[in-house]
Amino acid sequence: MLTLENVSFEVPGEKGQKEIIRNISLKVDDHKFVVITGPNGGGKSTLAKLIAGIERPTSGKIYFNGEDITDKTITERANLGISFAFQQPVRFKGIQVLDLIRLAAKQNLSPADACKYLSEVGLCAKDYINREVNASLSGGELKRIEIATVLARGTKLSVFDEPEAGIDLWSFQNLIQVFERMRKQTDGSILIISHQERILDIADEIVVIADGQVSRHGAKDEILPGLLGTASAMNPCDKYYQGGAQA
Ligand SMILES: Nc1ncnc2c1ncn2[C@@H]1O[C@H](COP(=O)(O)OP(=O)(O)OP(=O)(O)O)[C@@H](O)[C@H]1O
Repeated sequence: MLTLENVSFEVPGEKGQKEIIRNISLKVDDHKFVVITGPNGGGKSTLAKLIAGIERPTSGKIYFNGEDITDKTITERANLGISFAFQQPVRFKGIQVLDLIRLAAKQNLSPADACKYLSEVGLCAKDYINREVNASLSGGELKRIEIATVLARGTKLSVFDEPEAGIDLWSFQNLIQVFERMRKQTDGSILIISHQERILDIADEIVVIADGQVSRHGAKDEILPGLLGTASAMNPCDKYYQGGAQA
């Protein structure tokens, strides 16, 4: 179980400190598929980075299975079973896709076994297994390879930041199926940041983050209907047209 207790995160701003995450308390139970959503700039990616250890909270505590991980490094958290897939995946010049999957799985997988993870994310494995993880890969290909490495790691908590970003419409259905399979097979929990209704629709729980705070958290059936057509889904310019002063 992941527990955040009164977590805040500030960065230096033009007018003093700017609070990006404001006193967030949150529990993610084992075996849960939780989707974090909310308006752009609300603090979702920052929250994911705090969980993965890429950023450290200014105040508050983070616990993983009862252990205080607030001061632990990314590697220490990874060794405890937390994995993170970036919104914009990192490229590794000089490393082949096969090496990356073996590193993630922490075993010398045969190419055939490594290929299974690529096939899971809808890539024709033989075309990619020996490719270098460099700038020659498209954004969508890189994203799918990164998701394949998270599958290969088989961790207790898998955090995905907007996995749908850059994935084409045809592969999106496949991605949903990947997450549905992960949900059935994993012993751990899955935390996904997403704006996609179809990903929200397969969640057990939805957390809405706006203005650095949890504005709503509950079961999918309770939260999702109220999300569609809310202020965050409206045209941000609508406020200028209130009172009939339309341009
Ligand atoms: N290191 C930083 N320095 C200054 N501002 C930052 C920093 N990191 C994030 N921010 C700001 O904090 C806010 C939250 O950013 P974050 O990326 O967490 O939002 P988000 O909810 O993931 O947005 P999106 O849905 O657009 O991906 C934004 O206004 C962003 O510009």
